[in-house]
Amino acid sequence: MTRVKICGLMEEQHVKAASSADAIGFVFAPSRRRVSIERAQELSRLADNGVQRIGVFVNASYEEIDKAVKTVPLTMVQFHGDEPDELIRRIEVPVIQAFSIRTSDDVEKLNNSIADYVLVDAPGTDYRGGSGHVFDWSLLENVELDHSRLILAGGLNQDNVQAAISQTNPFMVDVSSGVETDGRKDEVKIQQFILQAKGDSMERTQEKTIDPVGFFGRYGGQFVPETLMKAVKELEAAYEDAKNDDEFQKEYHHYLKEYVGREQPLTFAARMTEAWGGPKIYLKREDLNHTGAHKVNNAIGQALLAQRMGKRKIVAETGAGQHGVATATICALFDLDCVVFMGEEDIKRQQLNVFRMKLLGARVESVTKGSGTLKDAVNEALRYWVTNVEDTHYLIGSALGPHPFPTMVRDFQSVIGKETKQQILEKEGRLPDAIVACVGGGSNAIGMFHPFVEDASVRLIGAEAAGAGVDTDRHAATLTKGSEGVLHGAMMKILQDDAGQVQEAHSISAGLDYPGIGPEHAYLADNGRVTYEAITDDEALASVIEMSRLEGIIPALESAHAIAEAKKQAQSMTADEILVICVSGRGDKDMATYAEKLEGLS
Ligand SMILES: O=C(O)c1ccccc1NCC(=O)[C@H](O)[C@H](O)COP(=O)(O)O
Repeated sequence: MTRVKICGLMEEQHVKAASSADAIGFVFAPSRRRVSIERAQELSRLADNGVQRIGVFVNASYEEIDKAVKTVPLTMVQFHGDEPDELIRRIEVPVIQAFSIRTSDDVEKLNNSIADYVLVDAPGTDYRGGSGHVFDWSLLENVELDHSRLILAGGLNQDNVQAAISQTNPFMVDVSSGVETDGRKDEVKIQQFILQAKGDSMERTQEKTIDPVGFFGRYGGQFVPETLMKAVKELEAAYEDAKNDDEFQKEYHHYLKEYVGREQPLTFAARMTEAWGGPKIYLKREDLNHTGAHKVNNAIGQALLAQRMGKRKIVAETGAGQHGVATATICALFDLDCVVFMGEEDIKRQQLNVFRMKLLGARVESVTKGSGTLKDAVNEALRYWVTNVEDTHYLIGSALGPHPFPTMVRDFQSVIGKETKQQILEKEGRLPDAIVACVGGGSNAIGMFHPFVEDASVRLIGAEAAGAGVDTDRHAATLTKGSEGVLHGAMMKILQDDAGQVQEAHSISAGLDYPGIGPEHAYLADNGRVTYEAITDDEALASVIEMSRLEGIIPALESAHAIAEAKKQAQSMTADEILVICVSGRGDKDMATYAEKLEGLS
């Protein structure tokens, strides 16, 4: 069925009237329909997730376009000016290039467009589009262009749209003037137009290449350049297939048991329980996994999937080095080529893990760009993937990135929460009252929380990194201080400045030092199912000492954030309550930091 775009929206009631359109357009170019980025953002919030948000530009700068893409956010952009191919290539979302059609020579030009879609329109009058004039559709009769890339515009209205569709068979029709009365959008005309275009159906058209997928509320999606779209789609299909395949699941669980050493205990922390004087404390011991953290649960799953897709080369990013070590380990086990990108700053902080990766046969690439931390490592890993996409799988380490990564990583990490649920029922005969896990990108936390999300009696608390304090500029408290934006292929909450530039994050813990948060966490924060609190570097360090001395378990710096938050939660809980802490990893990798920061410890 032909899709419908309603363009030039400026008012709330018109966005709502267009609710069954496939796409809505905001004009950022000189026009009587021009809106600001902020206004488009407000209006966009009223539309369903399935509706494409398209920004219309005429010769705007990359910075302006990028800001609109990230802020509104836009799922596509439409160019009506003389935008060069280099600009089209730089845009992270699909691009529509508009052409004015007067003669058959103009139609010829469509074939040279490198844009994802071409829009054919009558020449503009006052502005570069939206003139309300019809061009001669018969000029399109012999168009060579694949019609799945063709968008028809120019003087369409409820009376001529069916004829236009029959004659030109476009992928989408686009209207602006034809759904206006006296220069203002008209709700009745919008709805009549959609009905006519879709043959009396008010259904939105479901089609994979254009409908955003993998959204958690407003967050997630696939904001990737066209060069990666094929790989992302291939991965989506492969994961869909694998997750329902008993053989795949059997193999995955075989390695979790025989190689990682699962299941991991849910240890009753008797001395911490006594010292804190509140609820019974249980520790989920991801620190006991082979390689020292939860990361390996996901690395095994994705490495098996990569092999299923026939890919024998793996690229990964790492912050604290735990994901890099887990990936290098699994690549050694399965004889896969492995390259790991790691920020230069993190390389300094995590020397031991760097050596471990090398010993395991991985190539560690130092990333000197930006702050030399996790964000920059993800950037470089993504770049590497773009150029090696045919034979390489990007084994992302957290519940981040374009769909299906956040869902897939969550599923592979859900073993944490599933075991915990079973274990607490066996030990206590009931569910816990609260669960605390640390969040950077958020994979251990989402793996722990996911099986409990429907259990309303269980409070779920994420501990993010407050670094030097959330009121300083040195923190990684994305949910406390961040705002909506696109990073690393997904819409999420990120730390950014007023111009939409991603800010540097800071945490003493390399694994939490990330300016974004997985999309599912952003969603769970918005709907209030999970509460997120920020823990400072100093609070985390104090928890390292406390847990080491009370339980004989030296936690990773990341996990120490969860412990510090759990202690705060415990203050208002009673002895008949149960609190579970996810100890996501062990502290061996952090020994150099502990030795430096806790010098003089007595
Ligand atoms: O709508 C505008 O004012 C505008 C200004 C500058 C560039 C493009 C513009 N609009 C694009 C569109 O609304 C549509 O893509 C198309 O041109 C709609 O045309 P029409 O239905 O003839 O108004």
